[in-house]
Amino acid sequence: MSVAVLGSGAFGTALAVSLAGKGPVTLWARSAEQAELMQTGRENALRLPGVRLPDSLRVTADIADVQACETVLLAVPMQKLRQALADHTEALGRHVLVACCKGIELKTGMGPVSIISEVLPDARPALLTGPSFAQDIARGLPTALTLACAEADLSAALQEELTTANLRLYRTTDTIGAELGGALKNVMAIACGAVIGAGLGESARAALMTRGYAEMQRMALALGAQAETLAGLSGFGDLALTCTSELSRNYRLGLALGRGESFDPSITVEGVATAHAVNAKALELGLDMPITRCVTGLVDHSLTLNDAMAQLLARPLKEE
Ligand SMILES: NC(=O)C1=CN([C@@H]2O[C@H](COP(=O)(O)OP(=O)(O)OC[C@H]3O[C@@H](n4cnc5c(N)ncnc54)[C@H](O)[C@@H]3O)[C@@H](O)[C@H]2O)C=CC1
Ligand SMILES: O=C(CO)COP(=O)(O)O
Repeated sequence: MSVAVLGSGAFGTALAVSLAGKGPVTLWARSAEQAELMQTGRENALRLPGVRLPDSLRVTADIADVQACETVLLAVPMQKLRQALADHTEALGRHVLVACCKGIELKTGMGPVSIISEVLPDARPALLTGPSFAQDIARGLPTALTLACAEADLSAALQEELTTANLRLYRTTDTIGAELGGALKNVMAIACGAVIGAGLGESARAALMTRGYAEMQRMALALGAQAETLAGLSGFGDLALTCTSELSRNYRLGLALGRGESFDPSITVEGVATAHAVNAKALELGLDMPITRCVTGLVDHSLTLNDAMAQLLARPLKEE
């Protein structure tokens, strides 16, 4: 099968670099100027500087080059996915579409797989998610991810197609669990960054990660996910990575909030919109999601970190 990656940010470029080790890959950029710069300069200087683009990777701004491939990886920010699909209904309408974004759409509460199905009902959706920084994948460091697809045969075929020398994929048919693990861990990473940024200590972070995981499970199970999926790479695995590394933009936003510093609004931080979307969904379903609620208040500056901590510590005592 032939592969294209739509979206030439850090993650799309890294995935394209990794896949180019197996054969020809097309990387599509929105801007013709950017595509030309990358194609001739053999580097994505804007989003992934210092990584040489292999010769088998072709950068283009012509959507016909994407249409010519059978499998398309969608590496755009979550809140931009619907528009990216709507812009290219003709080119993508019957393809195997693998969403690589992590989050929940703010205005609908939907995840990437459901959005693909809604916008392009004849496409075959899948999701690639799990613990991995673009820089690590691009450097060929060992990485393991989850490939989720409701069609079991397609899931197995994609697992073969998208596994590379250093990027090992595990498969599941539980797309809901995989979507929610990847979305919710970003909210918890903001919380963890905030407590570390404010100097509240590693014990506080461990408590937040653990209770945050309980919150992730609560919502995921209520929405029909399988508990094992949350315990896998796309849930626990990505929570562990994102809540502990300054390579994570969500964690870094949290650090800035905890330190009272500003943060560049042009940086993709999926957990902000997702916190609001999840908070709204929790209210709708009557689910107790106290950490998510606090993160929502922190990111829109309606709650201070001191008040958030006071709220969490004053909750009624209960069984674990
Ligand atoms: N950077 C990383 O280490 C990882 C990122 N991800 C996920 O990948 C997704 C993308 O993140 P990054 O690549 O890091 O973000 P980024 O900010 O580096 O790049 C986003 C790219 O999307 C493009 N874009 C935005 N709207 C578009 C549209 N309508 N049509 C086509 N292209 C559009 C932008 O031009 C930009 O090139 C996010 O959901 C993120 O959670 C997942 C794992 C690792
Ligand atoms: O999803 C990621 C790691 O798995 C990347 O995290 P950030 O989006 O927080 O940078």
